[in-house]
Amino acid sequence: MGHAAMMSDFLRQCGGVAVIDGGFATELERHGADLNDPLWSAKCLLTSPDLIRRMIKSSHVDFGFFRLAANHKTLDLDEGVHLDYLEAGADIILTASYQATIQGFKNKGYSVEQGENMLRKSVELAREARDIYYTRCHEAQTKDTTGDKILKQRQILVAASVGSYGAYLADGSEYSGDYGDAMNLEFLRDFHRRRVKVLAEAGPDLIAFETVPNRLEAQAFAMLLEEENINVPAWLSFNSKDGINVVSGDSITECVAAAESSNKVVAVGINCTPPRFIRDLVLSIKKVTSKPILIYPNSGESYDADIKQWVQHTGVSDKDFVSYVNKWCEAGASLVGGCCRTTPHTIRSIYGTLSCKSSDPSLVFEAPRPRPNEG
Ligand code: MET
Ligand SMILES: [Zn+2]
Repeated sequence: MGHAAMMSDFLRQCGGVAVIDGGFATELERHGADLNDPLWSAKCLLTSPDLIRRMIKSSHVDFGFFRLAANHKTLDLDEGVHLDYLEAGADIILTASYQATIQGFKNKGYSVEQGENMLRKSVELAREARDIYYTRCHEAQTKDTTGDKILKQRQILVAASVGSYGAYLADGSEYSGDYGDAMNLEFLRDFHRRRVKVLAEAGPDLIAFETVPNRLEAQAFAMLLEEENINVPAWLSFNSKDGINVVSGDSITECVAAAESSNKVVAVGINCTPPRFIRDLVLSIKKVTSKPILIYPNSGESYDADIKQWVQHTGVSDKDFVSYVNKWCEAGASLVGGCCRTTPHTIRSIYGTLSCKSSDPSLVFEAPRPRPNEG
């Protein structure tokens, strides 16, 4: 089956609209992780993989090299962020690799091999969370009640997150898209090349190029997919701070054109952008693409780049966020979730709003059987 057909089948099985997970790094922080580091969420690949996937209760689990790197105190949790999102109804979970780059790990003293292992680990953790989730769905069939958790057998996609060059720089340029006049396509392709290849080979269902701040980087990603013969479908997602252009000032139409140039790009859209801007952006994108449109806005809170913190109570409540969801779908969105500062509660609310959507009864999903020694 071709990439585009895979995506439309998946969306049909989801009842027309798929639920993407919510803020990942900010959710790790909400659980006590200190991410004040150039690696941001990727720091947890080193220090707390259990927080990403789930709490490890048995003491004989071996993290190999990661055990050496683990220096955190055990967090008081019985779940991890991926599982929390799956149980909130997410159909797609994004890996912890947003700010994970071989260059970034190298700056921290790790070898290229260790950096590559960390990238692979991000995909493994999400896949393991999915396996655990499928086991729980299986077990839930024999129970009368599952509480508030969504434990429904369905196809879940693991999307390998790839943040921008600006995210690696950690200097605010992922929200300005300003890489200086000397920046060029070749540099950006070379920067991302090995990382994208390693992630693709680690077995995700999708690659999520996210928070892409300008057209040049979108073109670089589209070219890389071809040049490296990447056999995993991808999405391209931009951020905006005015509802008209992407953050660099490049027009959203031109940015979407970069996505249009590749058959491997199966969806295009917007993330980490305040909810109030989304509807107009979806309408603009719709005019220039026939690919499915994805959106996962942030909470609308403002970010203080000087103190590197989100300013609390400047955004919208989950109730208000969710009141937009149907409008976004009417405008043309078919994958909806949340970005920074949204939580499993936000995703649970999105799921609730969309759950009246009908799913196609002819598409019954058989989850893979849990592997021996698991669950
Ligand atoms: C700055 S946008 C961050 C996107 C990433 N998937 C996360 O939620 O952490
Ligand atoms: Zn975000």
